Amino acid sequence: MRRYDLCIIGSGSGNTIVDDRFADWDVAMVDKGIPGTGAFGGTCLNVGCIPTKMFVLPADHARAPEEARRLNVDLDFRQAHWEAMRDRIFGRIDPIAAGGEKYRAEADNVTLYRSEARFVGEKELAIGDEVITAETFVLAAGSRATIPPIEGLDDVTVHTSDTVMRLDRLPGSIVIVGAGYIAAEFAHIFSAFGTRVTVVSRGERMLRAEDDDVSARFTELLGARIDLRAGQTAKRVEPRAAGGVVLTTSAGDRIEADVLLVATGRKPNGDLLDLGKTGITLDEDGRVPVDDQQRVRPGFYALGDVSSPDQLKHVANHEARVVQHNLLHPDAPVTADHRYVPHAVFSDPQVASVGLTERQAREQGLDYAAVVQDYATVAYGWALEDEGHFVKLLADRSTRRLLGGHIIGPQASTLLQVIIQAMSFGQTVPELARGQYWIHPALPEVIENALLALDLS
Ligand SMILES: Cc1cc2nc3c(=O)[nH]c(=O)nc-3n(C[C@H](O)[C@H](O)[C@H](O)COP(=O)(O)OP(=O)(O)OC[C@H]3O[C@@H](n4cnc5c(N)ncnc54)[C@H](O)[C@@H]3O)c2cc1C
Ligand SMILES: NC(=O)c1ccc[n+]([C@@H]2O[C@H](COP(=O)([O-])OP(=O)(O)OC[C@H]3O[C@@H](n4cnc5c(N)ncnc54)[C@H](O)[C@@H]3O)[C@@H](O)[C@H]2O)c1
Repeated sequence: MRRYDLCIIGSGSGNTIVDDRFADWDVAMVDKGIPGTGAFGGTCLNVGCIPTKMFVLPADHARAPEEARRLNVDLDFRQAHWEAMRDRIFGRIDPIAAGGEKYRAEADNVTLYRSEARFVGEKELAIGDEVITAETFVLAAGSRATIPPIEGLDDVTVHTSDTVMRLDRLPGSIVIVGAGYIAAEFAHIFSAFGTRVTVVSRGERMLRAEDDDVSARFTELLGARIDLRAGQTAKRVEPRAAGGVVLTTSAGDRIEADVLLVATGRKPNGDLLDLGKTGITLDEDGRVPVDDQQRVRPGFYALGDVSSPDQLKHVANHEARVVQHNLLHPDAPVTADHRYVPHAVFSDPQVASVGLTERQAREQGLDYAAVVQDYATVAYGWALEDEGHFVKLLADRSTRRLLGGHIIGPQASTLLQVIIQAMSFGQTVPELARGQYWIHPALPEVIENALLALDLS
């Protein structure tokens, strides 16, 4: 049995660990590839963050005429050239994935395995016909799209985010099941390009995990551009005679569409690794449990979607850096910092958030101040002729520090960084508001005004 110093399962964030400092480590890297394409490099690069945002940007442009009209400029949206866009995006991404694979395959100290792996003993990993062992394993096996048991699914073509970006042509209509991140982003992309979009949301609001004010406003604004069937679930699907699907909801609505996209969450892949053989038990949510140093048990680390409640690339990257350090410096380990994990939803409107929602602050019994500051109250908001977008801040009255920040509107993901930074470095609200200049008349003034409006007395 071949013995390695280190075996990494998963070439997404796991692939960032091995650098020059591991030159004298004998490393096995295992990745079965992305479903469908077999691509190397994990979710974010191939079917996640990166291609989705490369579709979101042209979708934002496609909506420009609507924005410009309010500013007395006439623009026309003529067409989104889907095939050209798709080929441009994957024409850029696919070679990066292939290049990453070649780099690893050619490295002297790395052996690359391109099949599914599962444990057959405490430190024995079966990869195809071979069984290997390693001093240390890093579990970075990510997550996969879940598909709920909807009647008739076997009779129709079901797309997930893994496949929908490679459609042959822009569909005339799409029905999306789910109302979270992926539904929000693809509803924007397809509706901006002219596809008729129906979203079937089991809750009354989309993005229900957001602060209630944000989720309500998001539902109102995106809901005006799409056909939102709220408070319903997908009950049955059947093939439509002309191609595509007919979806029947729990309320009895029949929705016809060319394409069915299921976006109902992602499940960590730990259950496919036979971890019981290693003595590791998954937690009740199916995640590999880790301590604050990303250790699972002696000889095992885990990172990213396979173990983290936050299925986000910046979290997986951070955890990979922690694992990398702790592999190299076992006598001086560092811990992961999960205090203020931000996220953004790249839809239209864009949403970005960090820290507690107001509901969480209330439930925790905190003495907090909250403020909602409209973009329309600052000069840049006037230039935008903005309606409906806002910054919401929550601060603790006793510490005078921010508890949470929630932004819905243009540049939300960029604006939020000021809040993330203040929370991470423990700045108080007065320090953040008056300890620096705010460029006039730029959009961050909406954050400055929100900070000044917080009643901390
Ligand atoms: C559509 C979409 C959009 C997203 N957009 C964003 C975004 O904008 N911002 C953001 O922060 N996050 C985003 N995410 C989430 C982000 O992509 C993930 O959190 C991140 O990629 C997880 O990285 P990872 O290294 O944990 O897993 P992955 O990158 O998924 O890597 C895991 C790898 O392990 C391999 N593997 C799994 N099991 C086995 C096995 N048994 N044997 C061999 N190989 C195996 C898989 O093939 C895969 O390549 C998005 C996700 C999706 C689906
Ligand atoms: N911008 C980003 O950072 C970004 C973008 C896309 C995806 N992601 C990551 O990928 C993960 C998966 O995205 P997602 O949108 O699939 O998940 P999600 O958890 O954001 O949303 C899932 C949606 O499906 C619904 N749902 C779940 N089970 C259902 C069922 N049985 N029937 C009907 N509806 C059901 C939920 O109510 C929710 O609306 C996200 O949680 C996120 O971590 C991140």
